[in-house]
Amino acid sequence: MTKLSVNINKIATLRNSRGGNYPNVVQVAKDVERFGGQGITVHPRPDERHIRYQDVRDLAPIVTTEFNIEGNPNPKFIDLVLQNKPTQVTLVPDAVDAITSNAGWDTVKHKDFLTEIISEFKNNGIRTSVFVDPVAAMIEGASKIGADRIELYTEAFADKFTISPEEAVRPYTESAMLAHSLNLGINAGHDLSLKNIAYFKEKVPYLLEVSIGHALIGESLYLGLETVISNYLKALK
Ligand SMILES: CC(=O)[C@@H](O)[C@H](O)COP(=O)(O)O
Ligand SMILES: NCC(=O)COP(=O)(O)O
Repeated sequence: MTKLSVNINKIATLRNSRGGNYPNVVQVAKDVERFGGQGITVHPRPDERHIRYQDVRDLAPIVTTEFNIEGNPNPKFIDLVLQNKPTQVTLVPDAVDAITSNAGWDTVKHKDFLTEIISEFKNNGIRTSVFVDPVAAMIEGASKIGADRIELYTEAFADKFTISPEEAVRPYTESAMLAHSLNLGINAGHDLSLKNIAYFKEKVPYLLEVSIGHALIGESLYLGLETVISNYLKALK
């Protein structure tokens, strides 16, 4: 079964735009789970442009499905994760000023750094996932650093999907096969949407989790959050 983890960063974006506490991030997380969402994902960035560190502390005790915290493992992020012990931490090599996540890890170049961090999270009972491009060497590197899972960075798939679905998905199908052979769990995310999710799910085997936020929240402006979550769940069956 492929779990749907809803990224609620953009709920926090809307909340922050007026300086108050509406929409309420905690209430939306509870509603996402009530609507059938199988996980909550947040990506607290150093500038706290959307999800704040306090949001993580508020969410940790109330998420009843799977709680996934994504981010670049600077010391403050590491402490936040260790203090709140989510189900999963996903390591993402974001530059501080990146408008959004825009690259997977070089798991070969950063082997020693990532190995140490992953070991610390695993020793604290936190499942570890590493954000990578669908490149064999990076997936092999993820296995060598001891990650439990990889998260396939799917922007390139989404970009090419409308032009050639077959070409767009091929690297991801191949990457999933390789990851599975290396006993790595397979997650995926970034720019997945109701337009492309069913095809991705059909063509990418062993897919354990997709984390979706930007498109899902945008689609919810038209269809409503409950309907959109239901549509994703149907596509992931
Ligand atoms: C890693 C990734 O692609 C997403 O987890 C990320 O959370 C998107 O971040 P923004 O919501 O800031 O675009
Ligand atoms: N890890 C991907 C994620 O959490 C959401 O990415 P997006 O759907 O906001 O592009």
